[in-house]
Amino acid sequence: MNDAPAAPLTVLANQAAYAEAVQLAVDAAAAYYRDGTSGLDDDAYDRLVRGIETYEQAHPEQVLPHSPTGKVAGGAVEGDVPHTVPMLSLDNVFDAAGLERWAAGLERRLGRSVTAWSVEPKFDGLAISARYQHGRLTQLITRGDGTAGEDVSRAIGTIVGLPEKLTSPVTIEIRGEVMMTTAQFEAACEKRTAHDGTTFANPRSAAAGTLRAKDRPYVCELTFFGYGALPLPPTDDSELAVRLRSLPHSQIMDVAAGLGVATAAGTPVAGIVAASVEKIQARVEQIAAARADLPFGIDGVVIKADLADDQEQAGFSSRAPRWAIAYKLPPVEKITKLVGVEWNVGRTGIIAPRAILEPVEIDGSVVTYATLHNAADIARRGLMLGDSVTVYKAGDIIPRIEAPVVHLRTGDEQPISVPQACPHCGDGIDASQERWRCVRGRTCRALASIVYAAGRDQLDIETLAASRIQQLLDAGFIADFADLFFLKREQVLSLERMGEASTGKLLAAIETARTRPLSRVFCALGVRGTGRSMSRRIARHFGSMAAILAADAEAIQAVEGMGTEKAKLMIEELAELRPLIDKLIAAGVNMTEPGASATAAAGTSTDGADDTTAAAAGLPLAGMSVVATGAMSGPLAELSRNQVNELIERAGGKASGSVSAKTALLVAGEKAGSKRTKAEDLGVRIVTCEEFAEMVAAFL
Ligand SMILES: NC(=O)c1ccc[n+]([C@@H]2O[C@H](COP(=O)([O-])OP(=O)(O)OC[C@H]3O[C@@H](n4cnc5c(N)ncnc54)[C@H](O)[C@@H]3O)[C@@H](O)[C@H]2O)c1
Ligand SMILES: [Zn+2]
Repeated sequence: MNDAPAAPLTVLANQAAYAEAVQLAVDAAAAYYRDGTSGLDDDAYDRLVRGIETYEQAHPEQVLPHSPTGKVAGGAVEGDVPHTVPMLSLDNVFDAAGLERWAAGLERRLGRSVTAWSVEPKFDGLAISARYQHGRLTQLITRGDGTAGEDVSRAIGTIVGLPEKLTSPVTIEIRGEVMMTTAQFEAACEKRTAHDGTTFANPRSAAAGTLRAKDRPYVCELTFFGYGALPLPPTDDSELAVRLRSLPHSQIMDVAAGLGVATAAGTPVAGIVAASVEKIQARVEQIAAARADLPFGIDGVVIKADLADDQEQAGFSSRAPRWAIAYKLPPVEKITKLVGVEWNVGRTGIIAPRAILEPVEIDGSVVTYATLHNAADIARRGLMLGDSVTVYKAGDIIPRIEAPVVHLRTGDEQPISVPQACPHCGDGIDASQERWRCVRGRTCRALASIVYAAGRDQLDIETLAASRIQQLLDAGFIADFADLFFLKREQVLSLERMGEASTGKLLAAIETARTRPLSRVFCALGVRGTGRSMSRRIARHFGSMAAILAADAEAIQAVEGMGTEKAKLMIEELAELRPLIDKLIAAGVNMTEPGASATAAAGTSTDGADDTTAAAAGLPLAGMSVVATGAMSGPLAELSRNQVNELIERAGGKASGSVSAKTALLVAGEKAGSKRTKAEDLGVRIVTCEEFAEMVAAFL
């Protein structure tokens, strides 16, 4: 992400196009700061403004006085409460090179090197100034045009993190960002939908609308994070005021936190002080990586010269301080159209809607689908077909629709129809729970689930094609994959196109499947949220099916990568799968994992972190994180990727899909691409398939 250029600008061909662009930007910014109802997403707005800037540089004589460039809030807002000290915006950089140029420019201006940079998240909300008199919160003011803002003191008492009373009776001005957490946003949307059937487009505009709303019959909670504190009035010469003028920024934030104000400290993206541009860059990458999992929005990282002397000497431009910069992260939210909703039946009979979107690029990939959890979710969000919707995607997370952009509706939107019958088999729908299910449950998708269970990475029953499974289902010989183990020779022989030889082959393949390790048997069950690698981890951790079934949620969470939600889901699923599991046990299917630790197998271990490591000691790959990439060749040619990963784990290693500093070994097959390059860059040991096969020969 760091070397990605900023999004292309909007190219303006002539003076008329320029004038039109200025008007569009001014209107968008006015709506954005008024109540968050701009028709442009931030990326589109920023490209427009960059286009305006470029045009103005080439044609300085044509610059319109109301142009948004160089102004706080694009010149779109005004206020009537003067600020003690202007509340400015921030200049931007978009990549490592931009950051380096900016830092070097600042150091040139100061005539010395900057030895302390504070690096903190750029909260994606709106700026506010909070005035405290003798420890009491007395006034809240928006940023406005930077010199004066609007009084929004009516919101006092509704903002988490901005206490009405400080821990000490001081007079001080706190500056920071008001926003909504994901949970607050969901709650706000529900309240608004119940009230007038509409919703907020995203957390930022919900926060803007809420902060400025007058006479709303419902109250929505907000969240505050502070990023500055100053003497009040600025001419104050109390001891605190003197400290606020002379302390480094990072220590001022400690003072604010000590007074009971929320700051980035205590979040996974806490502010740090970095001594060099390389260290800043490293922190930017950490913050970017943490972004998708944060319960609140950030749209960048703010870097500030930490020391008061550096700040004072650098000063301000009309729009922004010269001692700070916003390192923008790629936008993770875009506006696009909801063109359809499809209903899919999962392997377990769950009927889930999925949104079909007009393709849009977000965070480096083209998004065409987004999750919609269930019918209630659609109703709660008030979605309609043809709606413009805000779509959120960051990193690897599945894209989700945040809300329809209600003010962009044209009147042509249509209600979303919900199925009356199971779209897979036509039978009824059990809608008694939020997640709908086909009344036939797992049997609705019997064919699909048996095909999955017999697949190469699960029971690997050779010669059992989907058409054969369908024949067995139609004949009533099987209803689930456990029934395969009870098949009689005569039954198989009675099928069309089934001779002696092929019957013998199929029955032999089923016999072999009876002895597969627990990891594969468990995977074959198709527990929701539990794929191949998680199944391997579970099997290695517990050692036996009995231990898995005896485990409670806490014990299951001891498995690496198993969160609270997943553990809860797994217990529910296992309860539901119990008859199938019992049938497999009765069929004599293997229920243990070779080589798994005995303590965990007995179900007595609560400390899951170490047992696999302990069990692995003495094995050739003990403690090593191993990545296999490219097409496997030589002695490994026959193995699927899953089988290679199983091999790695049998030999004591940890199979991983991506190369990082933690990777100990890369197995490079033919046409190994970017992972190999990355491993080379990181100095990771690289071996060929042949060399690897030799290392783990005893386990092949
Ligand atoms: N969609 C639209 O129509 C539209 C219109 C206008 C503006 N915008 C968006 O608004 C942004 C520009 O607005 P802006 O001028 O408010 O600038 P900005 O949001 O890019 O940066 C300045 C602001 O960052 C905030 N901030 C967050 N964390 C901070 C921290 N740790 N330290 C200091 N400040 C911090 C402060 O409120 C400060 O005022 C752009 O991203 C633009 O896309 C969108
Ligand atoms: Zn069905």
